[in-house]
Amino acid sequence: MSSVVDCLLSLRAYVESAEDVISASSSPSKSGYLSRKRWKFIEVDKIDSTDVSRGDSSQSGQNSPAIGEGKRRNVSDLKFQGVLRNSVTSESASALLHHVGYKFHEVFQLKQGRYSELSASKISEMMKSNGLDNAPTQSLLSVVNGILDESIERKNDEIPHRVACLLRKVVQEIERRISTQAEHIRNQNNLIKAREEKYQSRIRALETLATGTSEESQMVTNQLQTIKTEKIKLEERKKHEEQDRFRLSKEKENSDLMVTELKQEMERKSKSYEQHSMLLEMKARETQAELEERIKEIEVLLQQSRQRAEEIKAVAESKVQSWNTKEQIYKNFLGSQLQALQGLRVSSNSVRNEVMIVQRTCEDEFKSLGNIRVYCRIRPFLPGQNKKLSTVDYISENGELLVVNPSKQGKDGHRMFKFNKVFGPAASQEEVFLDTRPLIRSVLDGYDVCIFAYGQTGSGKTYTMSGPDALSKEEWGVNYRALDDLFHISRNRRNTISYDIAVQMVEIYNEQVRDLLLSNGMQKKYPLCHSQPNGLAVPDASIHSVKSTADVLGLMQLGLANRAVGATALNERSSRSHSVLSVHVRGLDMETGASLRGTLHLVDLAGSERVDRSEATGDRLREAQHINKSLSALGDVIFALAQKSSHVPYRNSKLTQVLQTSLGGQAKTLMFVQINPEAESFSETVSTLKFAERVSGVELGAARSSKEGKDVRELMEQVASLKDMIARKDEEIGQLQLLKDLKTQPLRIEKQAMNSLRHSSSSPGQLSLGGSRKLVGRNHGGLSDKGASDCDNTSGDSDKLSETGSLQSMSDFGRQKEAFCPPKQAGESDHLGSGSADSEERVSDMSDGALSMGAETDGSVSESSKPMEFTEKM
Ligand SMILES: Nc1ncnc2c1ncn2[C@@H]1O[C@H](COP(=O)(O)OP(=O)(O)OP(=O)(O)O)[C@@H](O)[C@H]1O
Repeated sequence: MSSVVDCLLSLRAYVESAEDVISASSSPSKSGYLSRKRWKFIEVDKIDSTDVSRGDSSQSGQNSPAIGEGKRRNVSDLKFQGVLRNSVTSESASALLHHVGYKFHEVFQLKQGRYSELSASKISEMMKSNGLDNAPTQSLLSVVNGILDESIERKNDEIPHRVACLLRKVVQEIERRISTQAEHIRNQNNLIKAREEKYQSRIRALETLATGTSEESQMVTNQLQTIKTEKIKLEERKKHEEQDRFRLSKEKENSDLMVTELKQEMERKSKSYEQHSMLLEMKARETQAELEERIKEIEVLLQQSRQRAEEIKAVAESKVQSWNTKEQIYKNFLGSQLQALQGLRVSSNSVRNEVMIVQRTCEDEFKSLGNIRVYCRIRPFLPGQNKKLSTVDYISENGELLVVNPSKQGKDGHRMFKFNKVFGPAASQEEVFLDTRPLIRSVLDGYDVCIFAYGQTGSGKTYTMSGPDALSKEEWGVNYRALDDLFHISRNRRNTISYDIAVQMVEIYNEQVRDLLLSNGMQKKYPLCHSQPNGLAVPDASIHSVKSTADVLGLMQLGLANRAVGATALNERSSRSHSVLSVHVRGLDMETGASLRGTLHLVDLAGSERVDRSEATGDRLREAQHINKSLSALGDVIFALAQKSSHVPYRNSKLTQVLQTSLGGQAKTLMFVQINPEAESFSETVSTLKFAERVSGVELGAARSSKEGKDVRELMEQVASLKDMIARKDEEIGQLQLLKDLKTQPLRIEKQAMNSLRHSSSSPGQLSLGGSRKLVGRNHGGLSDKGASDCDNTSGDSDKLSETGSLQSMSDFGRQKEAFCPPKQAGESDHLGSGSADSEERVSDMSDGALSMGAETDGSVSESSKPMEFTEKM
């Protein structure tokens, strides 16, 4: 029996190990666990067998049988539970359980009784109808265990045959299942191996891939680092934002608090406002009621007022009527008063105009008093001249000029002069013109202006008046610039005044006047023994209307060409003749219709050199005598004008006759005194400056002029006393003529007169001219224009006439001349002084540059060519 039990136990162990293998194959990870279980199972089996053997021995008295039996049962429970547990966890056991039929279960699961007590029929029932096939393995094992337990319990009792058959059958089924499971496990194992290889290859591929991607992973790491940094930043920002949010939430809380407070405040206020407005409404209602009452009262009052207004209106209308009547009366009165006022205004305006006219006249007269200006200009040294020996020592801004005699040392060698202006050698043409321009412009306002250049030959007269080159605007002299300026101003004034400008150009050579603007080159001569109407100095000379500076330049070229023709024929005649450019301006004021007329004479005088120094003879001497005569006559006229002399001796030269209208009381005169700085010309320079000083001395109003005025008065007194004397002498002559002693007595009387004149003159050189000249003329028996001029001097009427310059006066003058003077001798010229021995003598009497009121004449050229006595020696 024990062998059967052992056999059954080993079978059970086999079955359980098979179960474990099945479970392990289905779940490899549990193999360890299963092997442990198997080991336990085996241990239990060992114990069981030990216990069994002990049980056997206990029978021999070591252990009680009860204890041994209980223990075995527990062990078999344990073994059964372990098998059951394993079979439950295994996949195959689950599958078997799934197909278990309840019928078999009921059959095999004995609730009571033993297997050995099962009937044969029951066992056969259990064995047929595929009960074993469908029974779960657990149930089969339970059957096996049950049978084994029973057999153990019963020990030496034999297992019935039928149970053994059942047991065999069960074991067969278990074997079959185990083989099926083993097959299945092998398949699974192969599959698992194939999968393992596949996974191994995948692991290797992944390892290769992992090695290759290390660089990329570095980059990714870097990026990760960057992202981390950014993340940190973002976290910080988030933190800040959190803080901000927190702060804002705090602020919001505060604001909410404030809003709440404000709302509360507003509610309080609105409540108080409502109360206040209710009060006001109540008051308003009360006031309205009061006002309504008052309105009613006022309406009543208004009604009453209207009634009163009606009454007042009626009264006022009656009053207005009476006021209108009065207003009309006042208006009439006012109108008459306004008319009277208008009349007063008109008369006041006329009085004012008269006052203004008188004022203007006074101003003009005042201006005309100081109208002679003298500008001195010093010529620079010419190339090749010795610049060290200059006679000009000092020039001041206010017109002072200090000249020095290079051959005399000390104080005596110096002489100071004063003029309106002194231009040094460096002065430009423009500067000279700018100081002259105001005077020139006054021609357009109806003034007569005369500008002449005086000085010895080569001192720069032509340079100042015309300039060295007409084509160079820079070097234009006064005449071109003057005309240019006149055109400029006339253009500017063209809307108010219409100007006509015309020019004449004549030359005076040897006391003959020639027209320089005749285009046919004819050298026409003009007599001047008639008046100059319309301001024309030489009415017969051609007059050319000019519209522009270009016209003037063309005419001047013609004039210079004509003059050059004369110069070629007459040897440097240009220096020996006076050239006179006359600009006639007529203006018409387009608004008032008033007209004006002005004349500008631009005179380039001949050189005033001394005849004795030049040692001239023949024609040159004659030229010099004429020049000196005309210059002397110019000085006489200027001086007479300055003295307001009753007689102005215009007729003493052609030059003064030509300039007569421009040298009159209304004219403005400017003299350029040209100085040559050379040491050799010192005496001429001094003579020239003295002449200029005398001329400039006639200015009134200047500091110097009071002194000069005194001189003039003295001279006037002398002239008056001489006139008286002459008158007395004339009476004596008349008486003597009656006594028929005509040839000897007058000479004696004349000499007496001259002697007395010399003695009576306080200043040498300030001599009378009238009487003596007349006597000389008569003495020589020749009738000349000079004689006629002298005749003028004896007649107050003719003086006036000569100054007015009218045609009528000139014809009267002619009649008077015929009446007072003997008729002309045959062959005598109409031209003043031309060819006259008297004139020549008188010319020779004149010193260069000397301003003479007359001259002693003794007929000697050599004597008379000496400087005048008033030319003080230096
Ligand atoms: N301010 C000056 N600057 C430069 N050169 C001058 C100046 N003044 C005169 N001259 C020159 O001196 C020379 C003589 O001048 P200009 O002919 O003008 O003298 P003038 O007094 O007119 O002589 P004349 O009496 O013989 O006609 C000329 O060559 C002239 O160019």
